[in-house]
Amino acid sequence: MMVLVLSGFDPSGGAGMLQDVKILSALGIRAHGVISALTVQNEEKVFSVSFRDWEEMKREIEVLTPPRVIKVGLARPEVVKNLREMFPDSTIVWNVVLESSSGFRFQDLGEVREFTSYADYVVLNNEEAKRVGEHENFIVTGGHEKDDRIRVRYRELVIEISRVPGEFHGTGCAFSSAIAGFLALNYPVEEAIRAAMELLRKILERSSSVVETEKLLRDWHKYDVLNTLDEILPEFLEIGPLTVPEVGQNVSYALPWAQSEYEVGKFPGRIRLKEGKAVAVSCASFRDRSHTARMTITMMRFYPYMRCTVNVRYRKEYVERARKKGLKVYHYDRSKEPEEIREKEGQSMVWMIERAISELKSPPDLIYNEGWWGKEAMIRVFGRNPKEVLEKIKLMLKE
Ligand SMILES: Cc1ncc(COP(=O)(O)OP(=O)(O)O)c(N)n1
Ligand SMILES: Cc1ncsc1CCOP(=O)(O)O
Repeated sequence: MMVLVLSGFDPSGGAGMLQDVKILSALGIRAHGVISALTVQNEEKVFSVSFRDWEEMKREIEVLTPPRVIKVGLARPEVVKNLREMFPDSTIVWNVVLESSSGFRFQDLGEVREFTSYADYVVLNNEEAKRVGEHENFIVTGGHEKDDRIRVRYRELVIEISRVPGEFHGTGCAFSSAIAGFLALNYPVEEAIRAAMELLRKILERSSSVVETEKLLRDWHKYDVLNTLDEILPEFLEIGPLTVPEVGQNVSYALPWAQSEYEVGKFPGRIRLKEGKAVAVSCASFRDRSHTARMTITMMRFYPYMRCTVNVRYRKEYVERARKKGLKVYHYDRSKEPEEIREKEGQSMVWMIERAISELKSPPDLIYNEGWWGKEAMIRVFGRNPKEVLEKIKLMLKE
């Protein structure tokens, strides 16, 4: 699936090509991109624009796969006519940008008016539509400034959704690219508009002053973490009778940017032994506090790629095999723990990991201790991901 994008380059990434590519990527669509203008701008203000010559752009377009759908952003209006002549059967979505949201005049009204009929759909706001003069291929966006509704109309279709409060640089670019994307997914135009509005709402709910589409893509990692945990759980259950300690076991796997235990996937209720079999009380989730999640967060403060921690019951032979097989083992001697650390709930493990790292000068594969008053002896295994940790545990189990 591909959409050819001709749009300006906004170095701030809020509008133009960088935004177009993010939106299409969020729909799993590849963008072929030809820059049609260079701008000097930031999130707040546009300082200058210089449009590229058509002949230069044409040479770049000619060597690309002919597109079914084309999205045009900030470009000389005759570019739309030139594209129509090159690709008479392609669907062209043109996001007219007369002025930037910061008031910079991008395009000449008369020129825009002369070329709107060459596009299948022209996306512009209420104000621009009035100035250019309504046309049946217009998709007109606009809000009821007095209330909290956003209204989009196309011919007889009028769709209203609740407005996400705030002003966001790049909304028009993002919305028109989303329409182009859904058209490329064979949505009829009315459905493409509806779906684009819904997608924009989800993005704006995560955004501050710029359309932060990249935050939407972060959500994929949440799915990936939980899916990875749920998929590998049966392998941990299989070896559970040899590894699950009295207190229960957890497999904690953090999001790449995690700084809180709630950004770490784990099994609330833990993995426990029941009649000799290991069972998980729940499927993976980010909810609940977790010792292993806090250990993971601590480890990531020093080694951000070490995103997984699993606790295993202590057996002397496990530690000996780990050492023999070249794993980096650290012995945590609880008797050396300062009183003030021991008294604070949850601080021991942080202190333990910090000690291990300061002595080993590299990430430990496992840290063990033989137990303390009311504390079960335990092995904690660390790694990049659950698969890697599972392999380290299997090394400890095997003669
Ligand atoms: C390169 C480029 N293209 C388009 C714009 C317009 O962005 P903005 O001013 O935020 O308007 P909407 O995209 O929100 O309609 C730009 N500034 N730069
Ligand atoms: C209690 C405890 N202490 C160190 S690991 C462990 C078991 C797993 O704990 P959690 O489920 O809180 O990560």
